[in-house]
Amino acid sequence: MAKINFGGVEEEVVTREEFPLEKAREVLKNETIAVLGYGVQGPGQALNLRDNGFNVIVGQRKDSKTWDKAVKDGWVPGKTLFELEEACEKGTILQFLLSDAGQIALWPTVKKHLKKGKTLYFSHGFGITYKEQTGIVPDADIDVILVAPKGSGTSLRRLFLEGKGLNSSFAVHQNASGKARENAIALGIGVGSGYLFETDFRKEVFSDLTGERGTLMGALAGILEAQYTLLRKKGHSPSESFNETVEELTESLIKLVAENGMDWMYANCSTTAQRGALDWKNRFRDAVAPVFDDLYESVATGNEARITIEANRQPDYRAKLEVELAELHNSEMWQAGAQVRKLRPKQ
Ligand SMILES: NC(=O)C1=CN([C@@H]2O[C@H](COP(=O)(O)OP(=O)(O)OC[C@H]3O[C@@H](n4cnc5c(N)ncnc54)[C@H](O)[C@@H]3O)[C@@H](O)[C@H]2O)C=CC1
Ligand SMILES: CC(=O)[C@](C)(O)C(=O)O
Ligand SMILES: [Mg+2]
Ligand SMILES: [Mg+2]
Repeated sequence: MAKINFGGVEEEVVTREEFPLEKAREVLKNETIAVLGYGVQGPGQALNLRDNGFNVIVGQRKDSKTWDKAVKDGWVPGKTLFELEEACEKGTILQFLLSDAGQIALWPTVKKHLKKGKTLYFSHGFGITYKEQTGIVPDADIDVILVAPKGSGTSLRRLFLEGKGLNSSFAVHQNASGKARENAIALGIGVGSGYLFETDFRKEVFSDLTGERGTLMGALAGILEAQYTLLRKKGHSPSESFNETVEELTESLIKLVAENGMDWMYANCSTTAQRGALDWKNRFRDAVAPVFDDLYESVATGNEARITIEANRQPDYRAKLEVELAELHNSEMWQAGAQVRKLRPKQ
């Protein structure tokens, strides 16, 4: 662990320096890691683990698109790719990477194969924290750990291939073997994390659900939509409205934030922009603060979990989701975006 000062607050975190890949491989050398589910996190984590030299198998429903995707990615049926139950039986560490709702359905099968000494691994605190709703309660004689990459499995894989990594949190819920913490860190390094910070299952899911419903996805889409709609209403063209709302953000300004922080992005904009942004920032912050309060409350009471589980239970859930996503896709704003992207200069 390295003690690092984060803006005046000291935290113990794990970096690849004090926990190198060779050490992670040594810690897990006798384990068979079974990645259950091949949606978004499944491929990212399974492929990174495999390329990092761990003993990995994948469990997935046969006759599904994702089974075919796994075969395309080089997993061999009967050797490294199995039906879910067979993978549960063969694995010593079961990485539960089905959708959170899917985990509820598969839990009885997973539980049956979680014999003493095995490890149950999550990338989300959902199943354990909302156990009244999910029914996921592991026996006391197994280890229960978590590694949650802070980003999409797609990015986890892409960054790995570029030699970079996404940061992840890790947590231990049950430590029957006495090795749970070391195993969690080793798996965190193995899946290609940047640095690892410690949390618990409850904090992980509360922050994750807040983040994705808030700034990362929900609030982001909402604020962009509000500005685009306003500009259009005031007579600005789609090109002007989209460039001033999204394209400038994603192609220019947010990259400067990622590189060196908000003040650096501000410093690279005009003094006119800086003056106005500094004044308006606080108004926006104060306007949305009550919405964030509601959001956190809805997460903490389990209301968000209930909504998600109920929605996912509907037989036509996928189809309905696709209709909603298509609505977004086909809206003037995102159609304008598709055109703008096409017009980006190519090398
Ligand atoms: N999407 C992401 O990049 C991230 C996801 N997570 C967490 O990782 C876990 C996995 O999430 P995703 O990869 O997004 O999942 P996903 O929604 O892509 O689903 C993963 C797999 O679950 C399978 N599945 C769903 N219901 C099933 C059922 N009833 N029986 C059998 N298989 C079923 C699907 O076929 C798919 O292969 C979740 O706990 C999620 O919260 C954490 C960080 C980021
Ligand atoms: C990518 C991620 O970490 C999210 C947004 O929390 C999720 O996909 O659940
Ligand atoms: Mg997340
Ligand atoms: Mg999430």
